[in-house]
Amino acid sequence: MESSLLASSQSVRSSFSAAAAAGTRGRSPHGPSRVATLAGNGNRARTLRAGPKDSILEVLAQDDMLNATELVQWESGKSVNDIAASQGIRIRRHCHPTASLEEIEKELGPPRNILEKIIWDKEIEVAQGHAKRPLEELIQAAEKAPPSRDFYGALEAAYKRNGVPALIAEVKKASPSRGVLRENFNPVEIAQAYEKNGAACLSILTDEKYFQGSFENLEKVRTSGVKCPLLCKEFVIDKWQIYNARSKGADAILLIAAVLPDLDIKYFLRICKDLGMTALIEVHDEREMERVLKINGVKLIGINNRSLETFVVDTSNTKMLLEKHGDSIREKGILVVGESGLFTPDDVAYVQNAGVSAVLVGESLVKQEDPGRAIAGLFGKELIH
Ligand SMILES: O=C(O)c1ccccc1NCC(=O)[C@H](O)[C@H](O)COP(=O)(O)O
Repeated sequence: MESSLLASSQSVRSSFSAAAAAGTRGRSPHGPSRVATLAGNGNRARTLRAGPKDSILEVLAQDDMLNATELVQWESGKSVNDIAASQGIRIRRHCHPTASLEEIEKELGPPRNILEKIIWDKEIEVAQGHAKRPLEELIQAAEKAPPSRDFYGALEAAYKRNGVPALIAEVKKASPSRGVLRENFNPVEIAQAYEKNGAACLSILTDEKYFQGSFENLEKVRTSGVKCPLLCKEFVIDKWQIYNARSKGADAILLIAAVLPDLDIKYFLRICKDLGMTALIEVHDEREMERVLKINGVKLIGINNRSLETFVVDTSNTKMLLEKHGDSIREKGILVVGESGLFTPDDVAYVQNAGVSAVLVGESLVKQEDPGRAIAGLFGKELIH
């Protein structure tokens, strides 16, 4: 299984794929962390470097995206969860995609928080996706998809045009923190209304279990005549999901630093670049921001005001992180998106003053009877498209 770059040894992948297809993958005699362990032997490293699609380390090294410490970690046999923990990541992987959640909990105990639970479910969901639609098929589909639209450029242009942060309007039916936000939910109508009222880009939730979203919604919006670039709002842990998103018309994808170790972010960024997609890298705290700012090629950072572990929303998070890192962000030409918990023109002005050039807004728009008209209410003025 290629649950991530770090978990993507050929042997793990092939044993997983075969078993996933048969639905009978046996458990490793070594337990979950060993299944995910980076085999610290030359065999695997050689295997990874052998094929054109798998020369991950070479590609990253060529692009100056890999440093010596990471190479040592990769070769040293540390488990995925150990590497993640060494970077301050609290979300663990179970790496048992065909096991039941009961079995997983026997090994790891209950998930520590909602985000970890989402990721554990996602590991299983992605494994099922691999079995239904192999990666090779998706790569071809992604290559044949109409070219992606310029998500970053659309934000930049809208910010200049309107003088207020560019809007990424979220097509969001429900969320773990708020439950169902809108009963009568028509994703295409909402997307069209957002576009008509000045949204620069749209964010389409595709997670079914926790957000009642779907890839069908993404495809429907893409084929409805909506021209705004689309963000696939997913919990990405595997490159399969990026190709899947592109094949269904996504122009950008969310990568969450609280979930992904540095090497995964680098690898996924590289895939996005190859596919012409923008990656929105989401951070929530100081440590994640520091990690992400060290990664070459990051153009778009989202600061989430909502802790995905506790659900606490605090817009001063954006201010605090930009006070500390604004200079280096500006030097690198990175555009910042303020995410979550924005309800009023004062909220928008607050994050704009803190230094954001775009905002990602779901609840406060989607809950209104007319989500399109709600945009002028949020900004205190009409937005020009
Ligand atoms: O929204 C949640 O409850 C949530 C829970 C766990 C993980 C992610 C979650 N939301 C994703 C988002 O970041 C928001 O959908 C997005 O920033 C818009 O936020 P809002 O305007 O507050 O709906």
